[in-house]
This record gives sequence, structure tokens and C-alpha cells, in this order.
Amino acid sequence: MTTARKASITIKCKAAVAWGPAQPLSIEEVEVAPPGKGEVRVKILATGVCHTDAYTLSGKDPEGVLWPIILGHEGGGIVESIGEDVTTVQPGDHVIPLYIPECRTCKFCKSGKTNLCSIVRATQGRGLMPDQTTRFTCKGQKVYHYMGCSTFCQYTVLPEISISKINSNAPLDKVCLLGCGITTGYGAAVNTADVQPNSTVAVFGCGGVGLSVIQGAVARNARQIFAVDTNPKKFEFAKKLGATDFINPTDYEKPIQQVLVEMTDGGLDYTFDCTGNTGVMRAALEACHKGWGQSIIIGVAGAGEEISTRPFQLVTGRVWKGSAFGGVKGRSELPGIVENYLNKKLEVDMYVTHEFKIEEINKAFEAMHEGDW
Ligand SMILES: NC(=O)C1=CN([C@@H]2O[C@H](COP(=O)(O)OP(=O)(O)OC[C@H]3O[C@@H](n4cnc5c(N)ncnc54)[C@H](OP(=O)(O)O)[C@@H]3O)[C@@H](O)[C@H]2O)C=CC1
Ligand SMILES: N[C@@H](CCC(=O)N[C@@H](CSC=O)C(=O)NCC(=O)O)C(=O)O
Ligand SMILES: [Zn+2]
Ligand SMILES: [Zn+2]
Repeated sequence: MTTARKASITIKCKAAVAWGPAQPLSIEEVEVAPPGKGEVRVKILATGVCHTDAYTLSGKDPEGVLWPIILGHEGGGIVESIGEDVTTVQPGDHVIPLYIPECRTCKFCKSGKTNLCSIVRATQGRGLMPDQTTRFTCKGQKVYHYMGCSTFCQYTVLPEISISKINSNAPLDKVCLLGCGITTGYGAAVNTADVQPNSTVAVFGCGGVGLSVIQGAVARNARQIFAVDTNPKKFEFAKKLGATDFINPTDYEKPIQQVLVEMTDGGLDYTFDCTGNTGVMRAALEACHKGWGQSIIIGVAGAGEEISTRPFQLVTGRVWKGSAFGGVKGRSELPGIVENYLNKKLEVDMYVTHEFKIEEINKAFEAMHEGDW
């Protein structure tokens, strides 16, 4: 029998600290305070870098005005210690941090309509733990949390509700990617759009998120899956994952929505924006079939950017929706997605294109921007 260890010591460890917008991350020694009541301290063993980290680092995120901050939200780790009243995890458990928690008590959780648990959203958006303080310091300065996760640190502290306990057989250096990009794309197809068998799908942007939409559409037996990307290097992996048609918008003179509508007898049943480009979001909506086509926005657009289309597009039956973390409830559903990976029903390994030590994290951002697979 094991006894859950309750922590009282502050840990010193390495973190990649963002001191200000558009600056390289700086490797620093930071202090990580013990977990408070209802909190858990996790030793992070692996993390992905996501375009949303880069977006916030660029200074274009309206919420990203907090410096210094420890970014990162796609991690995998092991519980190091737990605070008072924590009951659902214990030291040694393998976990994935959740940027959308699941408290099971708030209005959103109880609605059965959304995964957007909002119980800690306000403090999380201000880089704070629910008690309005931070657990990180560096050089005597308070350091902010990011998306409630801060996985670019060797240890992090999260609310218990922001942790998904997973099968300890799952390699953390792979399943960390289920903490954001893969789950987001896959879930947008199977949950948000609820793609139906024999349907047609177009995925705009075939990076990690778009490729995962393709996996979701394949899982739902879509008949035709268009991979749409301005970077033809992306088509090889899109094909491996099950896309059937490949479109580079720069090969056409007409607007890409017109091209797709002509190729599909009136438009797609489902389209997905996985670029964050508001022009692409419009094209994706307008590529949908009149009367029933659904377009799902997944990409994150910069501060101040807005979407537009003729209202007639909606009057005539197209539906515009958004999706965060693929509509997935992290504590209830993410462990099952990890099992799908272990049972070879979900591809994850292919997404790991590079591996870096924490000291090389700026190279990881460069590799992500290069977009090479
Ligand atoms: N809603 C949510 O919960 C989440 C949202 N996101 C967001 O999803 C988006 C996608 O993430 P990710 O897959 O990692 O991004 P990537 O940059 O890896 O993928 C986007 C792809 O779209 C291509 N592209 C760029 N412009 C166009 C265009 N006009 N038409 C077609 N393709 C284009 C890019 O090409 P190139 O490389 O040449 O630019 C790239 O291949 C980001 O905005 C990210 O912030 C991520 C996770 C969760
Ligand atoms: N802070 C941004 C919004 C960023 C955003 O949309 N985040 C997504 C996840 S993106 C992951 O890589 C999300 O889940 N949003 C839901 C939420 O509650 O934040 C802005 O203010 O524009
Ligand atoms: Zn992300
Ligand atoms: Zn909740």
C-alpha cells in the first residue's frame, strides 16, 4: 500500500521563461512552490510545442499580456505530490495537463452541451492559480502560468480538475501530444461536427491539427476527404492518414471555395479551418453545401481579427461552428483517447518529427515554424 505524499518543499528546476513578447525563451532556474489545497504538482517529462504557444509569444494574443510567463500546454508527466483534499490522483500517477479542466460541478460541465468548463477560466486567463497567486518565481520575480498548464518547466502545479490520469503504459513523449493538437483535430471531427458515414469533408490546413481532423473523418467513414494546403509537403502525411484528394489553392485562379463547390456537386458536407486565417475561415464556410454543410473553426486568429461572409450563406442553411480541444472533456474522455492510441486505433507517433532538450526549446519553435515533416 502506498501513502500519498503531501509536499511541503519548494522545488528548484529548469524552465523556459518568456520574459516578453517576440523574444526567445530563456532557460532559467525557477522555484516551484508546493501544491496548495486542491492542487497537484507534476514532474513534466515531455511537452510538445503548439502554434498557440507561438501565437501568445508573438504578442498577438489579447490575453497574452503577462510577462514573465512559462508557456507550454501540451505535456505529459508524473504526479510528484498532492495538496490537501486531493482525492483523484496520487504521486506516481501518469497524467496529461488540461487547459480546459473538467470540474463536473459548474454550469458548463453540468449542461451536457459543452466541454468548456469555466470554473477556473477567469484566473487561468490572468496567468494565476484559482487562489489568484502563482506557484512560480524566478530571480525573485513572480512568473505567470499559461493556459493553466505551463509545461515548459520541469515541474508545474495545476488544479486537480485540470489533470487527466492516463494509462501508465502510454509513452509520455508521444501521448503528450494528446494534450492539445491531435485531440483537438480528432475531436472536432467526431464530436463537434459529428461527421457521418459516406459524407464529404474538406480540411483547410494540414498541420498537426488538420491531419488529426483527417483521422477523425476516417474514423467516421467519410467517403471523400480533401486536404487543402498551400504547402504541398503536407500532402504526403495527409495521404498516409486517409485523405483522398489534395488541393493547393495557389494552383487555381478562382477562389478555392468555388473550385471545391464545382468539384463536389454543390459543396462539402463538412469543412474545417485549421489555419487561423480569417480569409480561409470564410472560404471554408462558403465551400459547404447549401442546406446542410457545416464549417468548424479550429484555428486561432490574432487579436482584432474578425470573420465575415454574406449572411445569405447562413440563411441558406450552412452552419458555422467553433471547436476548442475538440469538444473533449479531458478527465472523462482523454484516458479513452490514450487507449485508442495504445490499441493502434489512433496514429500519434508520426507527429513526433523532432526531439529537443529543454535547453534547445527555441530550436523547437524554429522547427515548428519551418513546418517540415
Ligand atoms: N481550437 C483549438 O482548441 C485549437 C486551435 N489550435 C490552432 O489551430 C491552428 C492550426 O494549428 P497547427 O495544425 O498546429 O498549425 P500548422 O501551422 O502546423 O498548420 C497550418 C497549415 O495551414 C497551411 N496554410 C497556411 N495558409 C493557408 C491557406 N491560405 N490555405 C490553406 N492552407 C494554409 C500552413 O502552411 P505553411 O506551413 O506553409 O504556413 C500549414 O501547413 C493554429 O491556429 C492553432 O493555434 C491549435 C490547437 C487547439
Ligand atoms: N487567448 C486567445 C484564445 C486562444 C484560444 O482560442 N484557445 C483555445 C485553445 S488553443 C490551443 O492550442 C481554447 O481552447 N479556447 C477556449 C478558451 O476558453 O480559451 C484569445 O483571447 O483570443
Ligand atoms: Zn495547443
Ligand atoms: Zn466545470
